[in-house]
This record gives sequence, structure tokens and C-alpha cells, in this order.
Amino acid sequence: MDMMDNLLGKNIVLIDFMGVGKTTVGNLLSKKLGRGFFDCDDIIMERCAMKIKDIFKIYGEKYFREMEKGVLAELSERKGVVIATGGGAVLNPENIEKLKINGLLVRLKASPWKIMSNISGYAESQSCDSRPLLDEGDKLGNMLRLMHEREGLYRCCHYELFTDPFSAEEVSAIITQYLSEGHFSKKRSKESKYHGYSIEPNHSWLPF
Ligand SMILES: Nc1ncnc2c1ncn2[C@@H]1O[C@H](COP(=O)(O)OP(=O)(O)OP(=O)(O)O)[C@@H](O)[C@H]1O
Ligand SMILES: O=C(O)C1=C[C@@H](O)[C@@H](O)[C@H](O)C1
Ligand SMILES: [Mg+2]
Repeated sequence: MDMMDNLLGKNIVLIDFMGVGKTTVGNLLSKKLGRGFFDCDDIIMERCAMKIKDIFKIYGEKYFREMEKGVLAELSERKGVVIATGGGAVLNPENIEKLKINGLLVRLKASPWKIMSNISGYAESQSCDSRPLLDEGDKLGNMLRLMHEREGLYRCCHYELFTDPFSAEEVSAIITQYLSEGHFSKKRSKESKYHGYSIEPNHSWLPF
């Protein structure tokens, strides 16, 4: 695998399923690192002046995916920023190819029960407007089916971190620590059974 030597100009790109925490962690991480933060879903909503669920309802998923492809292509051109992708970014291999040109792709992996817990009560929050694919019928069933369909695609990332035991703040601290200690560039993480490397946090420095 092609690993980066100098990460300063590299984008940190957060990938994986809806509700794993890409937006929340991305925000925290960008502040810790003093980098700009861009959230693909937010940019799409801003440009369409519509909620994602309405874009899906009125224009359809295909239209949304074209918007997503355009926004991700633009974000791929940036340097040294943090990017939160939407959960479906991996569906188009072109998106991933472009994001990889100048990006370190970090998978925030979570179990279905962690995701359910993350998004529980989201009907009352604004985020229920951004996950229409979970909302038709049985939410847990939809989630398990989509996770299963996409599992192989999410393995495209350079690194993955299993986030179940951690808060969003801790996840962002782990990634910051990994960057500052040069683990990403020095390939010191344990090679995972997939294509990339698994991030294995050292609990001693975690802010408990
Ligand atoms: N590690 C975590 N532990 C507990 N809660 C978390 C964690 N990460 C995120 N959350 C919470 O889970 C919810 C969903 O997070 P967020 O919106 O960041 O997910 P996302 O991956 O961006 O989802 P989407 O792909 O739909 O945009 C938020 O309420 C957030 O505060
Ligand atoms: O996983 C998906 O396909 C999606 C995830 C969200 O982030 C949004 O991009 C949209 O709801 C589609
Ligand atoms: Mg998000």
C-alpha cells in the first residue's frame, strides 16, 4: 500500500456508515489540529438549500449521488483539511480514487448497536433530516442490510479505528495522537487483515 511520508498537506478523510461520528469527530479533530473542516453532506444541503431527506424525496438518490460526487471531487483538491464524507461516499469508486490522491482515509468503524445508540433519539434532532435511507420502514433492518452491502467498500481506507469503546472526543484525541507521533507515516500500526492498518490506541494517555 502507498503510505504518505509527509502528512502536513494531506487531508484527513473520515469514512464509514451513517451515525459512526464522522461529522462530530471531524469537527473536533479540525479544532485540535487547527485545520479547516468540510462536511460533504452540509455542503450539499447548503448548495441545494434543502435538507438531504428532501433532496432524496424530490430529486431522487441518483441526483444526490451526482451532487456528492461533485462536492467530493472539489474537496479532494484541498490541502491539509479534515473532510467528513457522507456514509455513501464509497458507493462510487471514483470518489475514493480522488480522495486518496491527497488524503489519508480513516475508517471510523462501529458496531450496529453503537450506531443505534449514537443515533437514538435522532428523530428529535436535526440529523433525522440527513439519513433518509434509514427511515423507510425498519431502521435497524435497513442499517444491517446497508452495512452488510457496504462492508467490503469501507475497507478501502488506509486506516481503521474501532470506535465502540470511545466517545467522539476520545476518537479525535486518538487520531490526533497518532498523527503527532508519526504513526501514520511510519507505518507503525498493526497491519489489519484488510488492505490497511488498524489503529490500536494506547489507553494510558486517554483523557478519562
Ligand atoms: N464515539 C461516539 N460515541 C458516542 N456518540 C457519538 C460518537 N461519535 C458520534 N456520536 C454521536 O452520534 C451522533 C451521530 O454522529 P454524526 O452525525 O457525527 O455521524 P456521521 O457519521 O456524520 O453520520 P452521517 O453519515 O449520517 O453524516 C451524534 O449525535 C454524535 O454526537
Ligand atoms: O449512507 C448513505 O448512503 C448516506 C449517508 C448520509 O451521510 C447522507 O449522505 C445520505 O443520507 C446518504
Ligand atoms: Mg455526517
